[in-house]
Amino acid sequence: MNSIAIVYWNGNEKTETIGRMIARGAADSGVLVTIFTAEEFKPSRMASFNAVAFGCPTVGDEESYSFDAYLDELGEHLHEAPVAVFGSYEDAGDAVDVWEESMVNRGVELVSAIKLDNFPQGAQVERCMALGAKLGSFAKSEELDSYEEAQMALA
Ligand SMILES: Cc1cc2nc3c(=O)[nH]c(=O)nc-3n(C[C@H](O)[C@H](O)[C@H](O)COP(=O)(O)O)c2cc1C
Repeated sequence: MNSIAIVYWNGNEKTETIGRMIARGAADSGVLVTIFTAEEFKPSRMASFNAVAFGCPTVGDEESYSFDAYLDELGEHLHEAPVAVFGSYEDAGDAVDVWEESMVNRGVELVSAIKLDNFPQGAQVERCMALGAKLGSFAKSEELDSYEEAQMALA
């Protein structure tokens, strides 16, 4: 079964909630979903998933820096699966913008990005679930070859 990972920085649960909505949309589209905190998601895990969504709240510049360091740690593993980024914010929500830019600069296959200024409600829930479904469809389609290649590389 195709599987995706949702990886998030633990804050005050809004980003986690967005991640769980994305997870629900992906699961409804028929893929297996596993949810991790960033601490739990080690770089080598990228090869085990057909797509990955990374989430982080905007909490000033510090978070952007740690995100870049995290991407450095993931290194070439970032190219093993298409990714999406998400996060909660209050003012400008820079973290998701910075992540999006970093992913693009690193040549990562970025499927989608979503930033919300509160817990997902109403149409926002639909948007999160739609992102999950989109990620699920990527996971189920052309990425199967690179997933298999990644598994072979690990063997
Ligand atoms: C220390 C701190 C710094 C923050 N800095 C920003 C900021 O620079 N820009 C912004 O849009 N929101 C900022 N916020 C607001 C958070 O992004 C917002 O509360 C978000 O919903 C938190 O998500 P979470 O529940 O996943 O932690 C900050 C919050 C904290 C606690």
